[in-house]
Amino acid sequence: MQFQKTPGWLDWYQGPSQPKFQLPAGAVDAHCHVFGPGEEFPYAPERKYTPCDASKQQLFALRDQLGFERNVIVQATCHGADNRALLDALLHSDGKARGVATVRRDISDEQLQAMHDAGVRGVRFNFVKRLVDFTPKDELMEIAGRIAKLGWHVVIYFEAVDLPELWDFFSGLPTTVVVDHMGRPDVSKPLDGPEFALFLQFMRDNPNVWSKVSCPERLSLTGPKALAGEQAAYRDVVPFARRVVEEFPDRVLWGTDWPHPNLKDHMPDDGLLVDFIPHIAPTPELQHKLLVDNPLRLYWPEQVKG
Ligand SMILES: O=C(O)c1cc(C(=O)O)oc(=O)c1
Repeated sequence: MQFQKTPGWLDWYQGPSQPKFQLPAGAVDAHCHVFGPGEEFPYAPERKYTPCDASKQQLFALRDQLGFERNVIVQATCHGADNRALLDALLHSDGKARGVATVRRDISDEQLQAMHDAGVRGVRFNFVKRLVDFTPKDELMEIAGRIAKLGWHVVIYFEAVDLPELWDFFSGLPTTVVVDHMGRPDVSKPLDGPEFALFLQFMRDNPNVWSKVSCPERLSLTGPKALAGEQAAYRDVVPFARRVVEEFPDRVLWGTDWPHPNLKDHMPDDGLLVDFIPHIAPTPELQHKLLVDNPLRLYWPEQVKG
């Protein structure tokens, strides 16, 4: 099937630079996607955008170039609850990728088990209005109860202003809960203001909640952009991400977010995004937890000793 990209769509950056920051051995890119290719894995009829293709081979090439050892591939909303592209990527990764799927309540136990065997370890619940029509909370809670039995976790994507309304639902989830992109703080607001304080409180009150400290390129309002060798990109996001890493060093994950769906302003050089990491995780110990220990504990627990 031929797909027409959403007008204004920015394609992922070709030929990223070699990062100056040397990733620790075993580093995991814990948030990235595959898109199609549409001819093989058609985009879902209910999607809110049509992306460029971004194949598993292209993702694995990026992984190798940047110096990551593994990926966690997250089902992108343009594929709805059709997880074929994700499962295909996992099955062709030589065990170097695990996944987060999107499922509906009609999924069978056999299908869940087949996903588990392919490497799925979580489901994603999305509350961002421009990306999905919401699934009712009772359906999500039912799914959470079922996947908890497989030892999976729930990944949630929402915007900071919606946290108060979603707080009780999130707190009632029976699994580990991973927040995408720090719950999308408005970084023009003060670091110590009520909105971000609420997010930190949410993590303090719920020790099962983790956060991805990813997507500075989405959150930044001032830049500078991760392009043209910039070594101090997205400075306005740094204090927010660093605060989360320093307060919750054992509950943070990092990912490129390649191929960066829906960016409107610019497409970052992924090599320079890697160079952003030491600004938010300033010590080798914090870097090792963020990039190796934490993602292994969540996605490859059978390989963690002790
Ligand atoms: O902010 C976004 O547009 C976005 C979209 C998706 C998706 O469509 O799955 O995933 C992300 O992590 C971020």
